[in-house]
Amino acid sequence: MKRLVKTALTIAGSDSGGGAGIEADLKTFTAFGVHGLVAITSVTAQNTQAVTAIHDIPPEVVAEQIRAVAEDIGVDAAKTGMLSNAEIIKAVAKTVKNYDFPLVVDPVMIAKSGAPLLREDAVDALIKYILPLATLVTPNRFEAEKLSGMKIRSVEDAKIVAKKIAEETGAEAVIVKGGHIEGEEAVDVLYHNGTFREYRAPKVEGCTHGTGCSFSAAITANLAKGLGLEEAIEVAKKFITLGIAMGHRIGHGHCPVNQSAWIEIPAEKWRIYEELTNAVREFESINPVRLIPEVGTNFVYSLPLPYARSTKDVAGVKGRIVKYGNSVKAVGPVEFGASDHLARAVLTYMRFYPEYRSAINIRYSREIIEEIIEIAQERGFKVSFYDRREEPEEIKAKEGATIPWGIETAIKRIKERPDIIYHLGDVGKEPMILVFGRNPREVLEKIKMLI
Ligand SMILES: Nc1ncnc2c1ncn2[C@@H]1O[C@H](COP(=O)(O)OP(=O)(O)OP(=O)(O)O)[C@@H](O)[C@H]1O
Ligand SMILES: Cc1ncc(CO)c(N)n1
Repeated sequence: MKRLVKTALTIAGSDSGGGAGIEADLKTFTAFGVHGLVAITSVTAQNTQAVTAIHDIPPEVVAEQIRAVAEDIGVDAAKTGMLSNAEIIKAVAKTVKNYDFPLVVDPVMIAKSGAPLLREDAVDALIKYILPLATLVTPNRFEAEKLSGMKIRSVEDAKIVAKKIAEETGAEAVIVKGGHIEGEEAVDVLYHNGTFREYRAPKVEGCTHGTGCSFSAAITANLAKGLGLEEAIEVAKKFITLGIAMGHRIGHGHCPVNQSAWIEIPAEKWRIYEELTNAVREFESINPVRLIPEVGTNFVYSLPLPYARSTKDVAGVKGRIVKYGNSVKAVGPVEFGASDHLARAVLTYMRFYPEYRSAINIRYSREIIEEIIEIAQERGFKVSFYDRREEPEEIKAKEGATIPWGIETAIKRIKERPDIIYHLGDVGKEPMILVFGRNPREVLEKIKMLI
């Protein structure tokens, strides 16, 4: 039967910290829906700070891993990472020559922490045996300098070096990565078919352990899926920029790239859209006319952290939910970025209680809040408030600072997690009640108690 899923093979070392090497490659393959295969060259004891032990696998065992998967499963594209020593390099070269899959070579030499991952005497073997087989070589600045014997200080230098490496080694294409080249942007320079192409992205603050591995794995996965080389690099560039920005803050050294952001964000967005859309429909159907304030109600649901960074990451109802005769109607559909005030309230709340990602605002009146306080006492809800008249002048003067200040003030006031926060309004500001929950369903349950 024809295989439906594409496969990608990584020939690389293991990073026990899960940030680079085989582990980064497998996570990247998964992010692109490609089945990952492995040939482990070396086991490293490694974390975000250092490499503390290296145990190389016998070259014949490395070769046999490649053979085993290529013969039975089939390989659509492969990459190499840490090859560690000259014997492994020769065994890998000899074995991959038997197959015709595209080969991406990440000429790994030194870890982010500074530890050597390729013996000094193996650089020549890499140039002699592996680079001629490469569809693409992906050196960073230092690796490119080592492979070419030239210094790189600018994008122009990177071009000269990329061309030189391709011409001297017989590699089909070379991309010199710009992560370590000075500048506002991370510019990677590709030399392919006699021409140059630049791939640019803003340099982002984030996590950079495993960038090279994940980038070359992303190119490999997309080659396996049948994309052309330049297209595959384009996708990989977007993937790595997001992965760095969304990196998981773990360990005490260089934190690792987050490969799952690429699929997790779109998947979560879809779940949020569906759940919130259903909850809004149910809210309309219970027809809580008396709970709709003059300015309308919004109902929001945020992406989880670390992905929730601005109001664009929070879904809400476009145009809000309003009174329409004797019924309650959502004006527009659920959209990300559709709420400003309530979205900022939830983002602030999540700084204290990250799992509480949903909220709704309802009308404030003496009767409603008294009912709420009574129900809260029966059911064990907590209610808190803030008073806009207590807002410090410097907060008032700062655009968009009132809501974060208010939510923080209300949370700190009761020293427990408030399910409900209200404020009494101010000149030109309608008083309001905000109900929070982990998800829209929980928020709705609280609303239903008021009906
Ligand atoms: N701070 C950053 N912001 C955006 N892109 C970056 C940043 N740092 C690196 N990149 C990009 O990440 C990719 C990998 O490049 P980099 O030069 O970091 O590889 P590397 O040094 O081989 O990584 P490592 O050895 O840690 O695995 C390239 O596309 C590069 O432009
Ligand atoms: C195993 C391994 N491969 C590659 C790198 C490159 O960063 C690393 N740190 N560890």
